[in-house]
Amino acid sequence: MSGLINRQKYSAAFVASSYFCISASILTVTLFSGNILGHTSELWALKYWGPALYLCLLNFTLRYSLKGFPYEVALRSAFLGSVFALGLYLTSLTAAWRAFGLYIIALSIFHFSEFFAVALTNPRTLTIDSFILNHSYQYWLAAIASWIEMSVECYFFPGLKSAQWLTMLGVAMCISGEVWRKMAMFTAKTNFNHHVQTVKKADHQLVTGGVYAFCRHPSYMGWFYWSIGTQMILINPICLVIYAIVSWSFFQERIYAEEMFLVSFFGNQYLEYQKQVGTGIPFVRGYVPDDSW
Ligand SMILES: C[S@@+](CC[C@H](N)C(=O)[O-])C[C@H]1O[C@@H](n2cnc3c(N)ncnc32)[C@H](O)[C@@H]1O
Repeated sequence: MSGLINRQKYSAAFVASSYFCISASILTVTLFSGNILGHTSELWALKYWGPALYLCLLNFTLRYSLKGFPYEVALRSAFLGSVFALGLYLTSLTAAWRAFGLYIIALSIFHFSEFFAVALTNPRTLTIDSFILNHSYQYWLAAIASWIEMSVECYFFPGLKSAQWLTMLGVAMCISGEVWRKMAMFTAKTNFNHHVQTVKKADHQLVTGGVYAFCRHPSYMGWFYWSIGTQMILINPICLVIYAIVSWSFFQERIYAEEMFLVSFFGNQYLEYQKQVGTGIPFVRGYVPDDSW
């Protein structure tokens, strides 16, 4: 049984990483071909027909070579790889496009690495939802709001988007948040689940080591700073404040509910852990039994 799970885990991770990397590489090379070959070269139009040809070939390959779950994985991974390549290409344009390019690179890495990390650490729970591309409609509404703010400000206040140090600060926040979250997933392994568990599984153990020794909710902490970082990259002052408030209240509610179950699963062991380690998100206390707040 464990051999079968191991095989599935490596095959899903292999399909996902292959399609992500192949799409990212081919599209990066074709999109940059004009820059590499020079616009006088006869091949410069590769930038236009290269991606189109690649997407046709990809469509053909996917349609006839894979079916079911591997097909769904390959499709999403190829899409995220293409977004990554497009992001790289945009970084070679103006400051505002560079910021948008870095932002979509952060998104594509985040969604791809969520699937990849679950495939390697907790394959029993791996589904197509592990890409969390369909997290919630509010998630995509928030993303669209940030694109609108970016476009409006680019048009009316183009100078605002030229503070590149803010974009770089956002990149640093996204990288740190992403790394911290993935460290949590690799530390908690099968105890980590994208869905808050309401019933204790026989093999669910309390994790208090590694990044969990620094804070009780490292993956939420990572995601919290990552989401604010995306708005810092875009230099979106309005969405930055809204994202901070909305993410904070989302995680405060989620942590409260999650800890109610964790206390019921692990009792005193979890209460002791709570006394020693903070949640990781500013001003979020979590669930404290018999607390009057
Ligand atoms: C999306 S994971 C988030 C884990 C943790 N809140 C974090 O931010 O790293 C949610 C699942 O992790 C489990 N979980 C949370 N903290 C845990 C811990 N310290 N040890 C074991 N399982 C934990 C919960 O039971 C829940 O099913």
